[in-house]
Order: sequence, then structure tokens, then C-alpha cells
Amino acid sequence: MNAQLKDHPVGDHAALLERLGGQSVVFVGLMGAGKTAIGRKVATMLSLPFIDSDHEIETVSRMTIPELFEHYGEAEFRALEQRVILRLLEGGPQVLSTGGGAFMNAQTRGEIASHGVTVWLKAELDLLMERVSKKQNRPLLKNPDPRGVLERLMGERYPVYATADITVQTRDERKEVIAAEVIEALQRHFAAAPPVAGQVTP
Ligand SMILES: Nc1ncnc2c1ncn2[C@@H]1O[C@H](COP(=O)(O)OP(=O)(O)O)[C@@H](O)[C@H]1O
Ligand SMILES: O=C(O)C1=C[C@@H](OP(=O)(O)O)[C@@H](O)[C@H](O)C1
Ligand SMILES: [Mg+2]
Repeated sequence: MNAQLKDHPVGDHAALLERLGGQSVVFVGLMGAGKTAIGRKVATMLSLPFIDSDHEIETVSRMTIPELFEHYGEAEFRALEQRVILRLLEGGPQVLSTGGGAFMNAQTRGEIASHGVTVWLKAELDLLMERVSKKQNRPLLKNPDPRGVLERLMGERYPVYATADITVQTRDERKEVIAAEVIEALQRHFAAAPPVAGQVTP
């Protein structure tokens, strides 16, 4: 491990946490971008709770995501996803990683905007393909042409993901490095934005 990361695993994030207040850091982006993996690392580095909306959906439904799609269909999954995320957003400060389709729901986007700061983990198609190929747990990619599906979703979703507060380009680099870049981007975001009215600043 890089000496700086090893010696300063948490760093001084007091100012960032103060500016975050009760908001959530919300990860959005396509399947395989690393929302779950990087979100968990960022939470550890900031000493915040971590929650993944897919994991929570699986807990409350007592079914896996593929089972939910299979037995109830995508529309029901989306309705449950919306309800779960709206509830989870009440629980900040925390890091919340969403499933790739969640941010496409306008009401969910609105609630995320009022309860959190959004981080779009943006990735190239080849990297996404390499990562999603390792697991067969994404129903939308159970398709003869998963690459074509991801390409189509990029076209549909990237303009919406682009409305996130922060974009971090992810790549073939260690998770710790990408997570540290997310934290730097959050620090820059809060340094550039005026404090929310009524919020006490140091
Ligand atoms: N920076 C990284 N380096 C190596 N593997 C990664 C990195 N980011 C994510 N991964 C791996 O890629 C796969 C997909 O990541 P995941 O966090 O599940 O993505 P998402 O939640 O966006 O679909 C997982 O196996 C994860 O461990
Ligand atoms: O992009 C999507 O529509 C989906 C992404 C998945 O989560 P990840 O983005 O964490 O893989 C999961 O919510 C479901 O399979 C649908
Ligand atoms: Mg995930």
C-alpha cells in the first residue's frame, strides 16, 4: 500500500463532515462502475455508515435482485427501489450506493438532491464489461448481447448521471486510490459551494 494512504487512512475530514451535516453521499452510475465497492471504502475512510440500496432491497424482500426481477418483474423492483431509497435518505449522514437504475427515477432524483450530494462514478465501456462479466447477478445483463445493453444504457443514462453534483472518472486503478479521489472531489465541491443557510461553519 502507498505510504501516504497507509499512514493516513482516515485523514482530517472534520471540515468535510461538518459541511455534509445530515446529508448522504450518494453514488450513482452504471452497473460495474464500482458504486458498491468504492462507496464502502469512502464510508470507511470518512468513518460514516455505509448502505447499499440493492442490499437493503434484498434484506426487506428476503429475495435476491435476480429473484425479484424474475418473480415480480422490473416495474415492481423499481417501485420497491424508490421506496427503499426514500426511506434510507432520512438516515444521513451516511454513504449510500444506489443501483444503476435508481437515479433514472425523477422523484428519487429529487429526494436525493434535497438529502445528499451525488457522486457519479463514470467508467469506460470496456472496464464496465470486464467487471460485470465476473458475476451473473445483474438481470438486465442476462442477455445475448450484454455489451450492447450497456452501450444502450450509456446513451440513455449518461445525460441523467451527468446532473450529479460531482463526477469522478474511475479506471483500472486500486479502489483506495479511486476512493481517495472521491473524497478530494467532495472537498473541492464543498469548498466551491457556499454553506447552506443556517449551517454553522468553523
Ligand atoms: N477500482 C477497482 N479496482 C478493482 N476492482 C474494482 C474496482 N472498483 C470496483 N471493482 C470491482 O468491480 C466489480 C463491480 O463493482 P461494484 O462495486 O459491484 O459496482 P456497481 O455497484 O457500480 O455495480 C466488483 O467485483 C468490485 O469489487
Ligand atoms: O442498472 C440497473 O438498472 C441495475 C443495477 C444493479 O445495481 P448495480 O448498479 O449496483 O450493479 C441492480 O440495481 C439491478 O440489477 C438493476
Ligand atoms: Mg452495486
